[in-house]
Amino acid sequence: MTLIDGKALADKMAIALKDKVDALKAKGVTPGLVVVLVGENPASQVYVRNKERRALTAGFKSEIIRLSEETSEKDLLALIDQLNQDSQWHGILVQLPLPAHISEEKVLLAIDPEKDVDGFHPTNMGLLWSGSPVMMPSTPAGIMVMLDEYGVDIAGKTALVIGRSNIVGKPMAQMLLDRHATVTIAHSRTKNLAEVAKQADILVVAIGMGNFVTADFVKPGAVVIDVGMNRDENGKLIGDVKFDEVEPIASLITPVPGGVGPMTITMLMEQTYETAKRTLGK
Ligand SMILES: Nc1nc(=O)c2c([nH]1)NC[C@@H]1CN(c3ccc(C(=O)N[C@@H](CCC(=O)O)C(=O)O)cc3)C=[N+]21
Repeated sequence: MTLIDGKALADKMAIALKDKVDALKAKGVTPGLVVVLVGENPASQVYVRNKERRALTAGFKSEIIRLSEETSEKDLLALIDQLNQDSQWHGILVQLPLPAHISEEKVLLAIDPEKDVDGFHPTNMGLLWSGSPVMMPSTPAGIMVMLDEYGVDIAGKTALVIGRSNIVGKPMAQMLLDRHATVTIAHSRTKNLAEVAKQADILVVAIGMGNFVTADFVKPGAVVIDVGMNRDENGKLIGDVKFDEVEPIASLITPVPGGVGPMTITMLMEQTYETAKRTLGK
Protein backbone atom coordinates (compact mmCIF):
# COMPACT_ATOMS: atom_id res chain seq x y z
CA MET A 1 0.00 0.00 0.00
CA THR A 2 1.73 3.16 -1.17
CA LEU A 3 -1.06 5.70 -0.88
CA ILE A 4 -0.96 8.56 1.63
CA ASP A 5 -4.65 9.11 2.32
CA GLY A 6 -4.86 12.80 3.19
CA LYS A 7 -8.63 12.79 3.21
CA ALA A 8 -8.82 9.96 5.78
CA LEU A 9 -6.22 11.63 7.98
CA ALA A 10 -8.02 14.99 7.71
CA ASP A 11 -11.30 13.33 8.72
CA LYS A 12 -9.61 11.60 11.68
CA MET A 13 -8.07 14.86 12.87
CA ALA A 14 -11.41 16.65 12.45
CA ILE A 15 -13.01 14.33 15.02
CA ALA A 16 -10.27 15.01 17.57
CA LEU A 17 -10.45 18.74 16.82
CA LYS A 18 -14.19 18.82 17.50
CA ASP A 19 -13.53 17.51 21.03
CA LYS A 20 -10.80 20.09 21.63
CA VAL A 21 -13.10 22.86 20.37
CA ASP A 22 -15.93 21.70 22.65
CA ALA A 23 -13.57 21.87 25.63
CA LEU A 24 -12.46 25.38 24.67
CA LYS A 25 -16.07 26.49 24.20
CA ALA A 26 -16.82 25.24 27.71
CA LYS A 27 -14.21 27.74 28.87
CA GLY A 28 -16.01 30.50 27.00
CA VAL A 29 -14.00 30.78 23.78
CA THR A 30 -15.40 29.80 20.37
CA PRO A 31 -12.72 29.75 17.65
CA GLY A 32 -13.64 32.22 14.92
CA LEU A 33 -12.34 32.08 11.34
CA VAL A 34 -13.19 34.76 8.81
CA VAL A 35 -12.38 34.29 5.15
CA VAL A 36 -12.27 37.20 2.73
CA LEU A 37 -12.82 36.39 -0.92
CA VAL A 38 -12.38 39.11 -3.53
CA GLY A 39 -13.85 38.39 -6.95
CA GLU A 40 -15.39 35.34 -8.57
CA ASN A 41 -12.45 32.98 -9.24
CA PRO A 42 -14.35 29.64 -9.53
CA ALA A 43 -11.49 27.57 -8.07
CA SER A 44 -11.33 29.87 -5.04
CA GLN A 45 -15.08 29.46 -4.56
CA VAL A 46 -14.64 25.68 -4.19
CA TYR A 47 -11.80 25.97 -1.65
CA VAL A 48 -13.62 28.60 0.33
CA ARG A 49 -16.76 26.48 0.48
CA ASN A 50 -14.71 23.45 1.66
CA LYS A 51 -13.12 25.62 4.36
CA GLU A 52 -16.49 26.88 5.50
CA ARG A 53 -17.86 23.32 5.70
CA ARG A 54 -14.92 22.04 7.74
CA ALA A 55 -15.01 25.09 10.02
CA LEU A 56 -18.68 24.58 10.83
CA THR A 57 -18.20 20.82 11.36
CA ALA A 58 -15.46 21.62 13.87
CA GLY A 59 -17.86 23.89 15.78
CA PHE A 60 -16.16 27.14 14.82
CA LYS A 61 -17.77 30.46 14.24
CA SER A 62 -17.13 31.06 10.57
CA GLU A 63 -17.97 33.68 8.00
CA ILE A 64 -17.10 34.24 4.36
CA ILE A 65 -16.98 37.88 3.32
CA ARG A 66 -17.46 38.05 -0.44
CA LEU A 67 -16.35 41.26 -2.11
CA SER A 68 -16.70 42.24 -5.75
CA GLU A 69 -13.77 42.01 -8.16
CA GLU A 70 -13.80 45.84 -8.30
CA THR A 71 -13.18 46.32 -4.56
CA SER A 72 -10.45 48.93 -4.05
CA GLU A 73 -7.25 48.16 -2.18
CA LYS A 74 -8.15 50.92 0.27
CA ASP A 75 -11.52 49.36 1.11
CA LEU A 76 -9.97 45.91 1.54
CA LEU A 77 -7.29 47.31 3.88
CA ALA A 78 -9.98 49.10 5.89
CA LEU A 79 -11.93 45.84 6.23
CA ILE A 80 -8.81 43.99 7.41
CA ASP A 81 -8.20 46.71 9.98
CA GLN A 82 -11.73 46.26 11.27
CA LEU A 83 -11.36 42.44 11.44
CA ASN A 84 -8.03 42.86 13.27
CA GLN A 85 -9.89 44.77 16.01
CA ASP A 86 -12.83 42.38 16.21
CA SER A 87 -12.19 39.90 19.03
CA GLN A 88 -14.65 37.27 17.74
CA TRP A 89 -12.20 36.50 14.90
CA HIS A 90 -9.09 34.58 15.93
CA GLY A 91 -8.08 33.83 12.36
CA ILE A 92 -8.28 36.02 9.26
CA LEU A 93 -7.64 34.50 5.85
CA VAL A 94 -7.63 36.56 2.66
CA GLN A 95 -7.91 34.13 -0.21
CA LEU A 96 -5.14 34.40 -2.82
CA PRO A 97 -4.72 35.26 -5.62
CA LEU A 98 -6.15 38.77 -5.39
CA PRO A 99 -7.24 40.83 -8.42
CA ALA A 100 -4.28 42.50 -10.16
CA HIS A 101 -5.09 46.04 -8.96
CA ILE A 102 -4.62 45.02 -5.31
CA SER A 103 -1.14 44.60 -3.83
CA GLU A 104 -0.88 41.17 -2.23
CA GLU A 105 2.12 42.33 -0.24
CA LYS A 106 0.26 45.28 1.31
CA VAL A 107 -2.72 43.11 2.16
CA LEU A 108 -0.66 40.38 3.82
CA LEU A 109 1.24 43.02 5.81
CA ALA A 110 -2.04 44.52 7.02
CA ILE A 111 -3.24 41.32 8.72
CA ASP A 112 -2.39 41.23 12.43
CA PRO A 113 0.39 38.60 12.63
CA GLU A 114 -1.39 37.10 15.64
CA LYS A 115 -4.47 36.45 13.47
CA ASP A 116 -2.56 35.41 10.37
CA VAL A 117 -3.58 31.75 10.38
CA ASP A 118 -2.09 31.32 6.88
CA GLY A 119 1.36 32.21 8.24
CA PHE A 120 1.98 34.51 5.24
CA HIS A 121 2.86 37.70 7.16
CA PRO A 122 6.60 38.49 6.97
CA THR A 123 6.77 38.34 10.77
CA ASN A 124 5.46 34.79 10.77
CA MET A 125 7.65 33.80 7.82
CA GLY A 126 10.65 35.20 9.69
CA LEU A 127 9.74 33.34 12.87
CA LEU A 128 9.52 30.11 10.89
CA TRP A 129 12.93 30.69 9.26
CA SER A 130 14.55 31.57 12.56
CA GLY A 131 13.37 28.31 14.09
CA SER A 132 10.57 29.49 16.40
CA PRO A 133 7.42 29.25 14.31
CA VAL A 134 4.08 30.47 15.66
CA MET A 135 1.82 30.43 12.59
CA MET A 136 2.78 28.01 9.85
CA PRO A 137 1.52 27.94 6.27
CA SER A 138 -1.11 25.19 6.20
CA THR A 139 -0.02 23.29 3.10
CA PRO A 140 3.55 22.46 4.17
CA ALA A 141 2.43 22.00 7.79
CA GLY A 142 -0.10 19.41 6.59
CA ILE A 143 2.57 17.66 4.55
CA MET A 144 4.78 17.35 7.66
CA VAL A 145 1.87 15.76 9.54
CA MET A 146 1.32 13.29 6.70
CA LEU A 147 5.02 12.34 6.60
CA ASP A 148 4.98 11.72 10.35
CA GLU A 149 1.71 9.80 10.28
CA TYR A 150 3.13 7.45 7.63
CA GLY A 151 6.37 6.98 9.53
CA VAL A 152 8.66 8.67 7.00
CA ASP A 153 12.15 9.06 8.38
CA ILE A 154 13.28 12.61 7.51
CA ALA A 155 16.61 13.17 9.30
CA GLY A 156 19.59 12.77 6.98
CA LYS A 157 17.43 12.14 3.91
CA THR A 158 17.72 14.12 0.70
CA ALA A 159 14.63 16.19 0.01
CA LEU A 160 13.87 18.11 -3.15
CA VAL A 161 11.18 20.76 -3.19
CA ILE A 162 10.16 21.76 -6.71
CA GLY A 163 8.66 25.26 -6.53
CA ARG A 164 9.81 28.32 -4.58
CA SER A 165 6.62 30.17 -3.64
CA ASN A 166 6.30 31.94 -0.29
CA ILE A 167 3.17 29.89 0.33
CA VAL A 168 4.46 26.36 -0.28
CA GLY A 169 8.01 25.89 -1.58
CA LYS A 170 10.00 28.09 0.78
CA PRO A 171 8.22 27.17 4.04
CA MET A 172 8.26 23.48 3.00
CA ALA A 173 12.04 23.61 2.57
CA GLN A 174 12.44 25.22 5.99
CA MET A 175 10.23 22.64 7.73
CA LEU A 176 12.17 19.76 6.17
CA LEU A 177 15.47 21.44 7.05
CA ASP A 178 14.30 21.87 10.62
CA ARG A 179 13.81 18.08 10.73
CA HIS A 180 17.38 17.56 9.50
CA ALA A 181 16.76 16.68 5.86
CA THR A 182 19.33 17.79 3.28
CA VAL A 183 17.14 20.13 1.29
CA THR A 184 17.34 21.42 -2.27
CA ILE A 185 14.88 23.88 -3.80
CA ALA A 186 14.40 23.53 -7.55
CA HIS A 187 12.38 25.74 -9.88
CA SER A 188 11.74 26.60 -13.52
CA ARG A 189 15.39 27.60 -14.13
CA THR A 190 16.88 24.46 -12.61
CA LYS A 191 18.96 22.58 -15.15
CA ASN A 192 18.60 18.80 -15.54
CA LEU A 193 15.61 18.77 -13.22
CA ALA A 194 14.79 15.10 -13.78
CA GLU A 195 18.33 14.11 -12.81
CA VAL A 196 18.29 16.31 -9.72
CA ALA A 197 14.89 14.97 -8.72
CA LYS A 198 16.07 11.37 -9.11
CA GLN A 199 18.48 11.88 -6.19
CA ALA A 200 15.69 12.73 -3.76
CA ASP A 201 14.38 10.42 -1.05
CA ILE A 202 11.54 12.88 -0.47
CA LEU A 203 10.15 14.75 -3.46
CA VAL A 204 7.64 17.58 -2.94
CA VAL A 205 6.16 18.96 -6.13
CA ALA A 206 4.52 22.40 -6.14
CA ILE A 207 4.96 23.90 -9.58
CA GLY A 208 1.39 24.10 -10.83
CA MET A 209 1.87 22.18 -14.07
CA GLY A 210 -0.33 19.16 -14.59
CA ASN A 211 1.36 15.75 -14.90
CA PHE A 212 4.80 17.43 -14.99
CA VAL A 213 6.66 14.86 -12.90
CA THR A 214 6.99 11.58 -14.77
CA ALA A 215 8.59 8.24 -13.84
CA ASP A 216 12.06 9.42 -14.96
CA PHE A 217 12.07 12.05 -12.14
CA VAL A 218 11.63 9.53 -9.36
CA LYS A 219 14.14 7.46 -7.43
CA PRO A 220 12.80 3.97 -6.70
CA GLY A 221 11.33 3.96 -3.18
CA ALA A 222 11.04 7.75 -2.96
CA VAL A 223 8.23 9.47 -1.05
CA VAL A 224 6.33 11.69 -3.49
CA ILE A 225 4.12 14.57 -2.32
CA ASP A 226 1.95 16.24 -4.95
CA VAL A 227 0.79 19.78 -4.13
CA GLY A 228 -0.57 20.43 -7.62
CA MET A 229 -4.18 21.48 -8.25
CA ASN A 230 -4.63 21.70 -12.00
CA ARG A 231 -7.57 21.08 -14.32
CA ASP A 232 -7.05 18.88 -17.35
CA GLU A 233 -8.78 19.50 -20.71
CA ASN A 234 -11.95 17.82 -19.38
CA GLY A 235 -12.02 19.98 -16.24
CA LYS A 236 -10.86 17.08 -14.06
CA LEU A 237 -8.65 17.93 -11.06
CA ILE A 238 -5.11 16.64 -11.61
CA GLY A 239 -1.84 17.01 -9.72
CA ASP A 240 1.67 18.00 -10.81
CA VAL A 241 2.68 14.31 -10.74
CA LYS A 242 1.71 11.74 -13.35
CA PHE A 243 0.23 9.46 -10.72
CA ASP A 244 -0.24 6.20 -12.67
CA GLU A 245 3.35 6.23 -13.86
CA VAL A 246 4.99 7.28 -10.58
CA GLU A 247 2.89 5.27 -8.11
CA PRO A 248 4.55 1.89 -8.91
CA ILE A 249 8.03 3.39 -8.30
CA ALA A 250 7.32 5.40 -5.14
CA SER A 251 7.21 3.91 -1.65
CA LEU A 252 4.53 6.45 -0.71
CA ILE A 253 2.58 8.97 -2.79
CA THR A 254 -0.25 11.46 -2.25
CA PRO A 255 -3.21 11.38 -4.66
CA VAL A 256 -4.97 14.44 -6.11
CA PRO A 257 -7.68 14.93 -5.00
CA GLY A 258 -7.67 13.43 -1.51
CA GLY A 259 -4.05 14.11 -0.55
CA VAL A 260 -2.54 17.48 0.34
CA GLY A 261 -5.75 19.53 -0.19
CA PRO A 262 -7.87 18.19 2.67
CA MET A 263 -4.87 18.36 5.03
CA THR A 264 -4.32 22.02 4.12
CA ILE A 265 -7.79 22.85 5.37
CA THR A 266 -7.37 20.71 8.49
CA MET A 267 -4.15 22.49 9.42
CA LEU A 268 -5.86 25.85 8.96
CA MET A 269 -8.51 24.73 11.44
CA GLU A 270 -5.91 23.40 13.90
CA GLN A 271 -4.03 26.68 13.69
CA THR A 272 -7.19 28.74 14.25
CA TYR A 273 -8.02 26.58 17.27
CA GLU A 274 -4.50 27.07 18.71
CA THR A 275 -4.78 30.81 18.13
CA ALA A 276 -8.13 30.96 19.91
CA LYS A 277 -6.68 28.93 22.79
CA ARG A 278 -3.82 31.40 23.19
CA THR A 279 -6.37 34.17 23.92
CA LEU A 280 -7.55 32.29 27.05
CA GLY A 281 -4.82 33.60 29.31
CA LYS A 282 -5.14 37.17 27.97
N1 LIG B 1 -4.86 32.76 1.67
C1 LIG B 1 -4.93 31.55 1.09
N2 LIG B 1 -4.74 30.44 1.83
C2 LIG B 1 -4.82 29.20 1.26
O1 LIG B 1 -4.64 28.17 1.95
C3 LIG B 1 -5.12 29.09 -0.14
C4 LIG B 1 -5.30 30.28 -0.85
N3 LIG B 1 -5.19 31.48 -0.22
N4 LIG B 1 -5.58 30.24 -2.17
C5 LIG B 1 -5.76 28.98 -2.87
C6 LIG B 1 -4.98 27.85 -2.24
C7 LIG B 1 -5.45 26.47 -2.62
N5 LIG B 1 -5.96 25.88 -1.40
C8 LIG B 1 -6.64 24.66 -1.34
C9 LIG B 1 -7.18 24.17 -0.18
C10 LIG B 1 -7.89 22.99 -0.17
C11 LIG B 1 -8.08 22.25 -1.30
C12 LIG B 1 -8.87 20.99 -1.26
O2 LIG B 1 -9.58 20.73 -0.32
N6 LIG B 1 -8.79 20.14 -2.28
C13 LIG B 1 -9.54 18.91 -2.33
C14 LIG B 1 -10.60 18.85 -3.43
C15 LIG B 1 -11.01 20.12 -4.10
C16 LIG B 1 -11.88 19.91 -5.33
O3 LIG B 1 -12.50 18.87 -5.50
O4 LIG B 1 -11.89 20.84 -6.14
C17 LIG B 1 -8.57 17.75 -2.56
O5 LIG B 1 -7.45 17.99 -2.99
O6 LIG B 1 -8.97 16.61 -2.31
C18 LIG B 1 -7.51 22.71 -2.46
C19 LIG B 1 -6.80 23.89 -2.47
C20 LIG B 1 -5.82 26.76 -0.39
N7 LIG B 1 -5.23 27.88 -0.80
